[in-house]
Amino acid sequence: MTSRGETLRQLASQSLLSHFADLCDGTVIVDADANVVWMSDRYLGRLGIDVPAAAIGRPIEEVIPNSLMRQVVESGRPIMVDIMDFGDDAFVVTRLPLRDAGGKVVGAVGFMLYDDPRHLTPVVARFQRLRADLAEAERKLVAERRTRYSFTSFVGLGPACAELKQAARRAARTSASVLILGETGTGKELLAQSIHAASPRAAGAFVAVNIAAVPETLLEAEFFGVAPGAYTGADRRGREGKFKLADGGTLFLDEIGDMSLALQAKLLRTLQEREFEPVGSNRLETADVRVIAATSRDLEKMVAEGAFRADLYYRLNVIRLETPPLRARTEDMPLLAEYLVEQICRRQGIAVRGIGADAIARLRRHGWPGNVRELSNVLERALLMTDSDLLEAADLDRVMPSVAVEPAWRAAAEGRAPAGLAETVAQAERRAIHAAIEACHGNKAKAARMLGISRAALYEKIAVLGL
Ligand SMILES: Nc1ncnc2c1ncn2[C@@H]1O[C@H](COP(=O)(O)OP(=O)(O)OP(=O)(O)O)[C@@H](O)[C@H]1O
Repeated sequence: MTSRGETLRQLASQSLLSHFADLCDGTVIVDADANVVWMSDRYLGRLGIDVPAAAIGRPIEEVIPNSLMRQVVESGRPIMVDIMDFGDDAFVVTRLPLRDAGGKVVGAVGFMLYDDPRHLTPVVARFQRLRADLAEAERKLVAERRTRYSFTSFVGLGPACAELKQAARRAARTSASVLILGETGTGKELLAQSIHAASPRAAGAFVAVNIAAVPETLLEAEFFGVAPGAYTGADRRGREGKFKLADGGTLFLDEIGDMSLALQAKLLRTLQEREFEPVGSNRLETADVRVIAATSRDLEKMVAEGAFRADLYYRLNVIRLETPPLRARTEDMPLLAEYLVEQICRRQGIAVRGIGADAIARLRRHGWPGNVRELSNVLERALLMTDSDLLEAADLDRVMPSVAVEPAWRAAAEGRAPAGLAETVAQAERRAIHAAIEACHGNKAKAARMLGISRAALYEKIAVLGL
């Protein structure tokens, strides 16, 4: 640059501050510690400060609570345009770092461009619309996280259910950890929601994590959240984990038996210390969370085999509840079937039907490996296939899985050879696998467990049987 050019550049930078300060509704300068060193009279007046000395030397946040000047000083990066709330007002501001000749950040200057964001009407309108949308989405999320269930939604009057509900009510009065054991579809999550809804934490969130449904590599982030900048791309801003979301409420850990030993150690530490570290952060965060864990696995056996940490098991097993399988409480069948039929009809928008005595008897005879979920699926399919006012046994027969084998006389009557043993077994396997997958809503890990085979064996059978 020529010497004349350099002179002009210096002149420009010297006069820029005063020009800008004249144009703006206020100017503030802070030092490298984000303490106020100077503030224009207009800014002081806008903030309602009569004595300038009252602001000088104080941390910027004590003078302007929502200021981000400290962030600018610490990061060395400007914030070109921002809307800053101040009481009932909102200011349009810009913040720039100040560097010495060596490029070191020595402070920052902030300009209040306008003391009324109406000057930015088009931008602000859009911003406010987005903010309103966000507030609405957050409100819906909180409403959704509140449970919709109470103990009355857990249907059952027989002794097994009555005892369970009484124990669950007692559990609701405390903040102790609860472990719910029971087969798939027996209402473990429903019970957990009811406990939350009857507990002193009912106003807080009920946050559920299905450990079997989240890939192992993502679980830590799902639990503890991600610090801003830990990842590139969509997650750059960071994300809150379920522990933080459940702060003041209840965290439901479904399928706890599917958690890896490494994550079990982290979970135990969090439960003991009530502190956790988001992924990519070295700052500890706290959350006040009540944990309810559930599993359909034999946790005690897993502890004995070294697949589940004993210390975590004892920590979770403070109050233990067991949801009985449906086949062990057939006395509840009439009440439960009627309740589910009514619920399904309302959801499907069809007139509420009755259920006949022969249909109830048919339901009582079935083994229900998928428990109440399977019962609900069977009733829903039967209801959708009939128009009559009363659900009969024949309506159920049409949709209930049975492992009936084709009688040899039928094949003979049709001039075919009866199916061989291999085909007969394959047919039975096909039906059983189909029923299990359906009862588990397509969750193959769960279906494999219900069938008593490994997940790998289930995939192999699906391929071999052409399902
Ligand atoms: N006692 C009950 N009364 C009314 N509905 C029930 C009852 N038990 C279960 N259900 C219903 O059955 C379905 C499955 O229940 P839920 O998800 O709570 O079972 P779960 O034991 O947590 O299953 P999984 O182990 O597969 O996660 C839900 O629709 C639930 O509302």
